[in-house]
Parts: sequence; C-alpha cells; structure tokens
Amino acid sequence: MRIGVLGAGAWGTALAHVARAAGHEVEVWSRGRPLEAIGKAQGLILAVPAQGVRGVLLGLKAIVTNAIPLIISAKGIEQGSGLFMNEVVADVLPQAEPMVLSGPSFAADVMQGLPTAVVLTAGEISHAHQWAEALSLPHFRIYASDDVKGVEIGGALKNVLAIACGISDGRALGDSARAALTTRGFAELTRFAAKLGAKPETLMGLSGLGDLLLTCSSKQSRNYSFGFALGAGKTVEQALAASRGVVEGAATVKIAQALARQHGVDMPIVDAVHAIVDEGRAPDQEIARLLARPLRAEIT
Ligand SMILES: NC(=O)c1ccc[n+]([C@@H]2O[C@H](COP(=O)([O-])OP(=O)(O)OC[C@H]3O[C@@H](n4cnc5c(N)ncnc54)[C@H](O)[C@@H]3O)[C@@H](O)[C@H]2O)c1
Ligand SMILES: O=P(O)(O)OC[C@H](O)CO
Repeated sequence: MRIGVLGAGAWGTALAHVARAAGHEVEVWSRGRPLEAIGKAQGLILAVPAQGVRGVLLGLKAIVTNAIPLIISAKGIEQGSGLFMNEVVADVLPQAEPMVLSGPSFAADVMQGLPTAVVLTAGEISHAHQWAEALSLPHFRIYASDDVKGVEIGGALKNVLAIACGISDGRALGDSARAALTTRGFAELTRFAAKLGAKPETLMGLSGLGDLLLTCSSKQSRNYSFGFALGAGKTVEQALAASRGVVEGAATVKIAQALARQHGVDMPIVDAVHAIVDEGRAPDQEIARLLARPLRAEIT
C-alpha cells in the first residue's frame, strides 16, 4: 500500500520506519512542505502534536476528498475545543475514517527494533484488525480494539500523570510515592474514562495502565522528564525549553482539568499538575495539599 505519514518528528519517523519494514511504500510529510504528495496515499498516519492536528487536517481538506483511513498517533486533547483527536478529525475531515494508535511505545525503542506492543482502535473492529495486520512486525505487535474513546483517553491522560510522577521524583520523594501516584493516577484515569463512556477494560490495557507504567517511570519520557525538571526547581519555561520534543501533558492538563470539572469527576492529581504547570504554584504546596486530603475507601 501507499501510506502517507504526516509529521517527521520522533514518532512520525519511527512509524514511517515501521510501515516501510512492513512492506509499504511510504511518503513522509513535514511542516513547511506541500501536502500534495500525500494525496495519492491509501492510508494516512497522523504524527504531529495534538495541538497541530487541526491545522494539518485543514491543509488536507482540499487534497483528500475520498474516504480514507486515518491513523491518529497524537496523544492529547485539543485546547480550545476540548475535543479528542478522533473528534477533531470528524469535525474537519469527515470523509476520513479515524483510527487511533496508542500504547507504551518510545520512538527510540521502536527504531532499535526492541519489542513493543500497542493498540489500534477503529469504530469497526474488523478495520482495526485489518490495519493491525498490515502494520505489525514481529517486534511491533499491534492489538485491535473498537473503543476509540477509551484508547484516546488513556493516551492523553497518562501524559499528565507522568508529569506528576516526574515532579515527585524531582523532589526526591522516593519510589513508594511514585507507585502511589501512579496507582491513584490510574484511579483518576479510570473514573474519568468511565464518566465519558469508555470501556473500563480498555484502560486496563496498553493505552491506559500500560502507557502509565512506562511513562510514569522512565526518563525516556518527555512528560516525566518535564515533571522531574519542575520538581528539581526549574520553571515551566525552562523545563519546556530543555525538553527533547513535545510535552503533550503540559498542553493537555488545563483542558483535561476543565473536562473533569465539567463532568463532575474528582481528579486531585490532575488538579495539582494543572496548578503547578498553568498557575505557577510551587510543587511542595501541591504535594502538601494532596497529602492532606481526607482518608477514604480505596476503590472509589
Ligand atoms: N516520541 C514518542 O516516543 C511517541 C510515541 C507515541 C506517541 N507519540 C505522540 O506522537 C505525537 C508527536 O510526537 P513526536 O515524538 O513525534 O514529537 P516531536 O517533538 O519529536 O516532533 C513533532 C513534529 O511535529 C512537527 N510539528 C509541531 N507542531 C506542528 C504543527 N502545528 N503542524 C505541523 N507539524 C508540527 C514538528 O516540526 C516536529 O517535526 C505526540 O502526540 C506524541 O505524544 C510520541
Ligand atoms: O516521551 P513521552 O512522554 O511523550 O512518551 C512517549 C510515548 O507516549 C510513550 O508511550
């Protein structure tokens, strides 16, 4: 097949490498280049940061006129609208069939051919299976799902929770604190996903628990590293400037917190990250606030 990859950053490059290794003809588009060459593709992979997705789709409007499968690999929520990426696609390019690729996967690991498992979700599970089959490699296993909402929520929210874990480690609060944050962060994630209509089992999978385990504990994660820098005393601007690439959680946390409020979901860790990243509060102040919360039953 001819596959167009939109975005030539770390992830676009890794996914183009995967698609070529799976036997496809691949055209990679990067910012500043004309989009025309992408028009002949039989499937598209969108690998620009979440806040750039709408702009790229608008550019595609005149070029892509047929029903085309479009695999979204950005992990975030659109700031202005509160829309998830599949909803942005439906809004701008309704002729495209949005699918979402997510799960624990560092571009550098994929480029090295290290074993990686991800999930691909589509409204029609048969389409997810078909594309999973087309793009999988022995060391890049793609599982299929039909829970687009759940997979998107897992990918977007884990970035915010990874910032929290990075802050904790940057303050040298210890491994136990990071495990507690990861677990209670997972509770927030599942509450939020359930309220928004996702399948609970999706969040137990690769895009949810899987990606949370990876990004909450690895310095390879830009979100974790950004949080670590904040915990170590850097300002938001300094920490962003030092990042090896996009920090999706920093762009998503404000709208995630707003959506949680709107849907009446209690998300104290997300609140804390929002206070530190968007309101300039001191990490220690937010850590103290989290620790002072009333004790309660665990499974709520
Ligand atoms: N890097 C990974 O390991 C990885 C893994 C899974 C998912 N992702 C997701 O993939 C997405 C892209 O991440 P990345 O790692 O490639 O980021 P990156 O920072 O390495 O690269 C982003 C690329 O997008 C381009 N870009 C930025 N804003 C743009 C815009 N408005 N319009 C068009 N192009 C724009 C940049 O020029 C750059 O080439 C993110 O949502 C990220 O969460 C990344
Ligand atoms: O480097 P991060 O924090 O953007 O994480 C990359 C991927 O999302 C990991 O699955």
